[in-house]
Amino acid sequence: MSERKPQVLLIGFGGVGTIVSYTLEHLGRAEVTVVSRPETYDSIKSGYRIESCSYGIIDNYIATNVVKSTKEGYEKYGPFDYIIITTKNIPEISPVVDFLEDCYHESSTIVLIENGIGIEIPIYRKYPKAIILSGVSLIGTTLYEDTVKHIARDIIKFGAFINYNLDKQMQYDRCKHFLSLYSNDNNFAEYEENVKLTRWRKLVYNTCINTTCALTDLDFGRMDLFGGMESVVRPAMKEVVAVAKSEGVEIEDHVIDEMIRGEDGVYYPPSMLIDVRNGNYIENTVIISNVVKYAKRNGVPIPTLTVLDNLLKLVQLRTGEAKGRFELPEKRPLPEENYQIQFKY
Ligand SMILES: NC(=O)C1=CN([C@@H]2O[C@H](COP(=O)(O)OP(=O)(O)OC[C@H]3O[C@@H](n4cnc5c(N)ncnc54)[C@H](OP(=O)(O)O)[C@@H]3O)[C@@H](O)[C@H]2O)C=CC1
Ligand SMILES: CC(C)(CO)C(=O)C(=O)O
Repeated sequence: MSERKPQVLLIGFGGVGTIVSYTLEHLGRAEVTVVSRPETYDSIKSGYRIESCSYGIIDNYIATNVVKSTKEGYEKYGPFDYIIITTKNIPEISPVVDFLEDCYHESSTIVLIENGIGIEIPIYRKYPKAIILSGVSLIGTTLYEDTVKHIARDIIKFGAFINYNLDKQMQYDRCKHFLSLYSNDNNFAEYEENVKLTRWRKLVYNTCINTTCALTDLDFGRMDLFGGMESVVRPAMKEVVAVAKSEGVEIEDHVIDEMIRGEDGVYYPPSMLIDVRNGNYIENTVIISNVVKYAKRNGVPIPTLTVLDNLLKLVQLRTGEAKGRFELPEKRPLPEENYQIQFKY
């Protein structure tokens, strides 16, 4: 009798999610059940084309199971060994913790392969016995309709967001097991126990470059050539390093230059810029507002990050209005009316 393969539920079958799912399935190491939205069910079920710098061309990748909701996934194929979340993390619009409502089981390990800081906290608040793994990925991959273009190798660090209610070693072991399913000759997947360091290091990039590119509608290369790297990005990066330090995380000086020169030779659009260009919500809360929150709490001056954060909050509201999240009165309210935006969701 063949051994039962680890069962994985994956929520967020976009640029990163498709590569994660294919990575786990193509060597037969796990079986993935993908949760689609009702409107994307048919295309996910018919398969995506993957054009990958690491795995080559896969004409039609179809995950083992595709379901229209987490509830359907759980009822048909659960409980899952791993629940992987690779959506954009936008707590004010669709909190990640809500995805777990109908599919979480105490035997499941949650794997968050998303950018940002503080993303595990709402989950621990609701599920104090949960095991949550962190995946911090340096990859370049985008879903265009039903084709995923994967242009930069998957360099990913996994570690456990330590849950102090549980045995530490058990969490490390779970992480190492997941790594053994994920790691192969075509990616560079590593175990990194210091999740805080990995996440803050990545923020040196995301908090400064994603945000500046998104606000200026410039890709990384253009933003550099036009002078933004020295005028905005470097000062912002120094502030992130200072906030990390106030959180007990030492980021070495060379990291800033490594991030600044990391995409030399290409005009790379970071994911937040792609979201703005597509009229989508952005991950400003977990990528910058949470950093600003920690800075305020710890008394770290962050003039550049404060401006970037405030501007991005305006961008998010602009998107919200365009998406019908609220409607403004036809006549502009006067200050004395104390008008408050009424959100529909
Ligand atoms: N792309 C990259 O190269 C990198 C991305 N990251 C991070 O990885 C994470 C994922 O990014 P990325 O793959 O680019 O994002 P994408 O927008 O490409 O993919 C997210 C997917 O999640 C789906 N989704 C959202 N909500 C739900 C839901 N409720 N049910 C089912 N599906 C849902 C979206 O569907 P729909 O379109 O219908 O909303 C979309 O297909 C982010 O945190 C990002 O910052 C990190 C490193 C690099
Ligand atoms: C670092 C980078 C650009 C790719 O991994 C990223 O995290 C993003 O696009 O959000």
